[in-house]
Amino acid sequence: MPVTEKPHVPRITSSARLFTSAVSASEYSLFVMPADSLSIIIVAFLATVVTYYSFKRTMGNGAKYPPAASHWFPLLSHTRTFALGDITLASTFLKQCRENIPVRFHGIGFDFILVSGTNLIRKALTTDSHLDWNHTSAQMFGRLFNAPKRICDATAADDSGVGVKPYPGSYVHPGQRLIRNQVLFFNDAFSKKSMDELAPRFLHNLKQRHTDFDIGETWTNLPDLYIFLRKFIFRCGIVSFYGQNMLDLNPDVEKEFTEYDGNIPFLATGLPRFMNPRAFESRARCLAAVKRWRQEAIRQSEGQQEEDTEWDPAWGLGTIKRRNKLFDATEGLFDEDATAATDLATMWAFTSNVIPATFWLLFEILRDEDLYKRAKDALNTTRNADGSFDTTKIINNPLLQSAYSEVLRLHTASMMTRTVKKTHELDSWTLKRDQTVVLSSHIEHHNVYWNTMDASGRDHPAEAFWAERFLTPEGDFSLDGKQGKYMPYGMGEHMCPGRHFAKYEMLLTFVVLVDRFEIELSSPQGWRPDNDLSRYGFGALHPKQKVEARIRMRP
Ligand code: HEM
Repeated sequence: MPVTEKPHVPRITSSARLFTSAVSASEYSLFVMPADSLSIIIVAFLATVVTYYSFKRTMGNGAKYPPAASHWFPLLSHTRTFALGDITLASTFLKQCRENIPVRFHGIGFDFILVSGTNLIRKALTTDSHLDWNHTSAQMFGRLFNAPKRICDATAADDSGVGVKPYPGSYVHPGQRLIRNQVLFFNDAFSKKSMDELAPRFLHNLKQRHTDFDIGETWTNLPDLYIFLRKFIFRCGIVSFYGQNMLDLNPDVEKEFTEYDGNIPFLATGLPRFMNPRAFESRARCLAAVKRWRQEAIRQSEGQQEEDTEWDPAWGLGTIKRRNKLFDATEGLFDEDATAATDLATMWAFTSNVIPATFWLLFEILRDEDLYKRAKDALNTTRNADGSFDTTKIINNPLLQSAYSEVLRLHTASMMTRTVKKTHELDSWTLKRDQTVVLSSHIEHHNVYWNTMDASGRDHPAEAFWAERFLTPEGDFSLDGKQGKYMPYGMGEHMCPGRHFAKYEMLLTFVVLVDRFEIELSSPQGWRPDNDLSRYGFGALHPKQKVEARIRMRP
């Protein structure tokens, strides 16, 4: 089929150019200042004075409370920044953060300490910490997935930790150790035995999926590469986790879920329903879909002999069925609404980040002809004698691993939010009880640390994509020395348990796509869509502008 539509050439706005072309604090500050230059100078001067004295006060008297980030509005403080969100928030964070000095942001409805810098991050997230994760988790479980209040309360109150033995002094009912139950579930889901079932199943579904599209050996125009990818991957993930029933019972689940996922940033605010009823309706439709699936799985299992297998046609992955025992052990805490919230949360976890991240992997490789060729050569070294791919070799290929890591460095903005359990010192800084603490991968991933020069003397600044960034001079993949600097999956006790599967999902999808299809970007040479920072804090960022491409089946 000939390419019929004129290629879409997105306009890069000046604000976007500011963001993507440089990460220096001074340039970011230009973006958030008023236009008039005299007022810029006055306001900047006042802000500097206020910040200096606030800093001096906190440092000078021996008390070491984190200084407040500067702002223009005495009463509202940083409220405007947070109300605007998006690029304003991202740029303000980058401008105001200080390496290894916590900084306080506050305004209407929020008050938190932003912690940045390798030393503080490591101490905050990896030491047996005084920072609590449960409160944020409980709140998000309620807001994003509509978990019943009693489940959120039980999550927030679970002070037993994730270990086999509950923390001393914790009296949580053994079956209601909800945080540990989640760890048990994901350990089981991504155990070797389970992955040996899941990874080949996912690969098989990807290979099947490529025939579902009306794409032949002549070029077909793709008006939006991201949407194509979303359609491609979503079903494969769903069927690999929940089995075919989920799709058969809910033919519109992909559409519903896409709408719901688009509303996640709104739902996370906790704002009332009347402000965006569609967000709540799409969530309700997704919850109804997972309930339908669960009712059918229960119906199909009735009267059947209990068998512990890694795959069950009614339940999908064995671990999903085994999780029912954890629900049962809560002794009535988990009813139909609670299990639906958990099923929806699981579905969201294995799709919402991986799909945009895979888009960026494909896009960044396709936009560089030389890299594309080297990636294809690398893939050919992972083939078995019969032409099929060896998935272990793919996952361990140095160039592909490095490109994958660089995608997560440049295109994620994950936020780790914690609550201080008891007043303590983080280095020399006092963190008060109940204070909220926030860490952002976006900040750490744009640190000047990442400005690198390669052996040929070419600069690779932090804001540029460089596929080889994670390769040693010997050509091996390495994350050595990057703990606390590179954290797309967070760090410490609550580090993402799905990270290994996410890597599989991303790399296997890339492999199947470039093996089965020829794909060419229609966008101008060197152009890249902006990261959509309206999802700042939720992990992988979506592309802000559409990317047109053309595609055809390989002969
Ligand atoms: C590119 C893909 C992904 C990214 C960037 C990502 C990012 C993250 C980050 C930053 C955290 C830590 C949050 C914190 O410490 O507060 C996290 C936690 C989590 N992730 Fe992921 N994730 C990805 C894929 C996945 C997948 C595929 C799954 C499951 C199938 C998953 C399940 C989870 C769960 C359950 C947690 C909470 C861990 C806990 O409770 O301790 N994620 N993820």
